[in-house]
Amino acid sequence: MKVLVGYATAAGSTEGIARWIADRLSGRGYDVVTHVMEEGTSTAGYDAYVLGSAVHDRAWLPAGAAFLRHQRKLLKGKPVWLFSVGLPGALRGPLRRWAGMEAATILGELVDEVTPVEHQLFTGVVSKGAFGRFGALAFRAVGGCFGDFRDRAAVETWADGIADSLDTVKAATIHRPY
Ligand SMILES: Cc1cc2nc3c(=O)[nH]c(=O)nc-3n(C[C@H](O)[C@H](O)[C@H](O)COP(=O)(O)O)c2cc1C
Repeated sequence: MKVLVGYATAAGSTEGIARWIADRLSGRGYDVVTHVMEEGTSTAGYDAYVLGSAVHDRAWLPAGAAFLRHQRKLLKGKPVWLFSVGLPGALRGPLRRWAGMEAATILGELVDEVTPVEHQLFTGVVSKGAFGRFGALAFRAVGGCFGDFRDRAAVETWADGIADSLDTVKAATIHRPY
């Protein structure tokens, strides 16, 4: 089975997560292509899709959202997993919980285009430089921390769940009597 792992990134951490997912799926025997989601990226010829974007202002990056919009006919009826990469893990206490709840907001903007099997929100690299001087000060003031918060084990566990589901689809296809 052929799987497309697509990503939209501003600063690179989402690409890293996409590659971890791709490596895990490859390790489970899937034929995986990892590619940036942009105009011209073909979605034809795949059996399943794992698509993810960095989050800015509680939404996918425009390139990722546009990709889903343009490809929705092709994605219809195919198994699609979505992931978003934001900053909940860089916050503490109630703010972290509040930021974690943005998953529903992010997904709400995307479900017109696809009905994913699952949507997962990860935390990426949160860097001071990306926020600008005022934004960085405000972020620190609410207890935010800068750094690489990517949790490879959590990403791989999620990818394993995807592989488990695909294994089931594969087995059902192979054993279909006609
Ligand atoms: C301008 C800007 C806006 C952001 N807005 C959000 C947001 O609304 N929610 C969130 O969880 N993370 C937000 N982030 C954090 C990024 O999503 C996070 O740093 C992510 O790892 C970036 O992924 P990338 O390295 O692939 O670009 C924002 C970052 C920037 C620079």
